[in-house]
Amino acid sequence: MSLNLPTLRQQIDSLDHKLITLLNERAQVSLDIGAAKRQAAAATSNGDSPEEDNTHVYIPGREKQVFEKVMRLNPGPLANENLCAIYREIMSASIALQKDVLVAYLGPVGSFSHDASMKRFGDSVQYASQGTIADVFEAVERGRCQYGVVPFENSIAGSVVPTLDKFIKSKVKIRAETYLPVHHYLLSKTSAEAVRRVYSHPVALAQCQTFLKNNFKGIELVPCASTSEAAQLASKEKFAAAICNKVCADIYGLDILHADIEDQQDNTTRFFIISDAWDAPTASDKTLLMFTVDHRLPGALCDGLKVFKDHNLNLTKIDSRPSLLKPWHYVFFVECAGVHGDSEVMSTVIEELGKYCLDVKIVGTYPDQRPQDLHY
Ligand SMILES: C=C(O[C@@H]1C=C(C(=O)O)C=C[C@H]1O)C(=O)O
Repeated sequence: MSLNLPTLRQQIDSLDHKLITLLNERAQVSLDIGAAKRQAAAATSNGDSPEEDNTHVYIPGREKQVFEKVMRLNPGPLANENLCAIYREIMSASIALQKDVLVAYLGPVGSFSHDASMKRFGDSVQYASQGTIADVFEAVERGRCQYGVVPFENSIAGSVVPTLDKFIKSKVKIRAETYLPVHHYLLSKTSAEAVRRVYSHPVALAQCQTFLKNNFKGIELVPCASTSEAAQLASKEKFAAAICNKVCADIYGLDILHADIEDQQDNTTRFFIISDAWDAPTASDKTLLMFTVDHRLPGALCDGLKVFKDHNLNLTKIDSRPSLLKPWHYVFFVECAGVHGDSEVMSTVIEELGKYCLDVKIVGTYPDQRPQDLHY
C-alpha cells in the first residue's frame, strides 16, 4: 500500500478535531468537579471566613489513579512515559481551570526542586521561587502559596536536615511524595584546569564526593542555598564552577565540564508536597509521624517502635533530630506504610505510642508513590 501524505494529514486533522472536542469535554467535567469541591467545602465549613477559598483542587491520590489507568489502557505505539507526560499537562490545565494554584519551590529556576515541581504540577499552574527551604515552608504557612515542594531525602546523602528541622516547628502537612532521578553536572565559564572554587548545595556536594576527591582534591567547596543559586554564582565569577542540574547550563550561560558526576548512577531524591491539609485515604497510603521519647522510661523508643510491629505496619524511614529544647533530647521521625493518618488503626497507634513517647504528631499522610511507577 502506498502511503499518501495529504491523506494521512487529513486523518490527523480529523483526529485532532475529535481530540479537541474530547479534551474540552473533559475540561468541562473538571470545572464541575471544582464546583462540587467548593460545595462540599462550604457544607463542612463553620462559616468563619466565607470569602476565603480554601478548597483543595490538587488531589494526589486521584492523579495516581489516573496515571495508573492511562498506563493500563495504553495500547501503544505511544510509550507510557510520553502518554503520562501528555496526561500530566491535561491534569495541570484541569487544576488551573478549577482554581489559580501557586506552588512554592526552592529556587532560583533550574534547581532540582523546580524540576520536581514542574514534573508534579505541569505547565499550567503558577510557580513562586523561594530562596531557602525555610522560605518554602513560610510561603505555605502564610497562605501565599497553596502548595510547596521540599526535598526530604536523597538516596546517597540521606536526610535533608533543614526540611526535617522545619517540620519540627511548622504546622504544614505533607500531602504527597514524589521522586526525581538526579544527575549532577559540573558547569563553569572556564576550563576544568582553571577552576578554583566549586559552589553547590551541601546535599549535592555530598552526592559527588568521589568525583570531587578524584578531580578537585583540595579545591575550595562553597555551600549555598540551592544548586541553581550555585549556577547563578558561578556564572558571575571567572574561575568558579557549580554542581547542579544540566538545565542550568542554558539558563545561566555556563559550559558543561563534566556530566553525571554523582557517586551512584541511580541517585534519586525524594520530595514532599506540603500544604495546609492532607487528603482523604487512598488504596495505599504512608504516614510520617513525629514524637519525642520519655527517657525516664528505659527502652521507651524500643517499646514505641514495637507498637508499629504489633499493628503489622512496615517502617519505611526512621530519623532523629535534636529537639533544641535541651541537649541530648531528640525528635524522632518514623514513616510507616499501609496506613492513612485518619484511620482507626492510626488513632490506636497514636494512643499506644503515647504510653512511651511524648508529643506524638502526624506530619503528613499521602499516597504511597513507588518511584518506579513515576513515568513522567
Ligand atoms: C479533576 C480533579 O482535580 C484535579 C485534576 C485531575 C484530573 O484532571 O484528572 C485529577 C485530580 C486533581 O488533581 C479531581 O479531583 O478529580
